[in-house]
Amino acid sequence: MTVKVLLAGCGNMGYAMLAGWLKSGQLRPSEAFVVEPNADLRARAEKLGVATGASTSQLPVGTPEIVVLAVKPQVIREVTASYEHLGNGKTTFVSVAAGTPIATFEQVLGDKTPVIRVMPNTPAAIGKGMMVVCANPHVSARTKQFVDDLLAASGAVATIDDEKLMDAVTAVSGSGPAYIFHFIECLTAAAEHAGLPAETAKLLAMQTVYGAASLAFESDEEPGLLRQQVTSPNGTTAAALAVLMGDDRLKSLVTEAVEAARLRSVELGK
Ligand SMILES: NC(=O)C1=CN([C@@H]2O[C@H](COP(=O)(O)OP(=O)(O)OC[C@H]3O[C@@H](n4cnc5c(N)ncnc54)[C@H](O)[C@@H]3O)[C@@H](O)[C@H]2O)C=CC1
Ligand SMILES: O=C(O)[C@@H]1CCC=N1
Repeated sequence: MTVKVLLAGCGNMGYAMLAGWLKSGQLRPSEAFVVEPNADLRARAEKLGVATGASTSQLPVGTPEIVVLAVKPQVIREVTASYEHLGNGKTTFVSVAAGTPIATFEQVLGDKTPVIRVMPNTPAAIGKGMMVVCANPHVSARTKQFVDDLLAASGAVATIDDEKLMDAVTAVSGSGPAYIFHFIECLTAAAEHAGLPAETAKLLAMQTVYGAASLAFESDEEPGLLRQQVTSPNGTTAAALAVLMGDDRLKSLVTEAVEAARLRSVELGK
């Protein structure tokens, strides 16, 4: 049977998306094929019921509906070239590589090739990802819908028309989970410093981030108002926020971090 989705690269991001698609039932294991040179990672994909191959010399017969490229930006050009035979045809190429512009895929595969650039993030593995999509004009409405539906199984989907903004997207939602994980690490360390046992410290930090993010989503109020609702005049939160918000300290730091990620994304695209 011709596979619908050929996934090239089943590392952190490729596996997170594949796991999300299969878990949701949006894709059946028999409809997917994984190309991954690392034997341990192939075995991990096979545990999901998906057939795998170590290289393009082991591709299944037929033309896949989409090829998802989930390899590092440093090798994406060379990996894409190994799928050149599928360029300028019915296969749509979906790249999740940071920085790499749609024009690179058009250069390597042919300028009539349907290409979709997606910036996902790892919470896709549990259906809570942020998936941002930017397509070239050769993608048919039917395939765009198929890819949007597939991505919706991994989380929220947003479309961006101006491709230049994908570097900013990468810096915010692509890399963003790492910022939040680091915040959890910092809050856990601070809790331990304040005397709490390690396990309790971690639970309090994780549940607080989870609860606050969930409330921000479910409430009609703006995050700024939700913050004010925690902050009693001259109370404990006000004391902490004076440290975080004084001189816009945290805001400046986050802005600087996001800008560093954005510039790195621009650089990776060169
Ligand atoms: N990790 C993340 O949170 C996110 C990653 N991305 C993008 O996803 C892409 C992959 O990143 P990660 O999954 O983190 O890296 P990774 O290193 O975990 O995965 C890349 C995989 O590609 C495989 N590979 C290398 N050559 C190959 C080939 N010729 N054919 C098939 N597979 C091959 C490697 O063995 C590896 O398992 C990158 O371009 C990155 O910019 C995008 C958004 C978030
Ligand atoms: O760190 C990176 O380059 C990739 C892209 C976004 C998240 N991880």
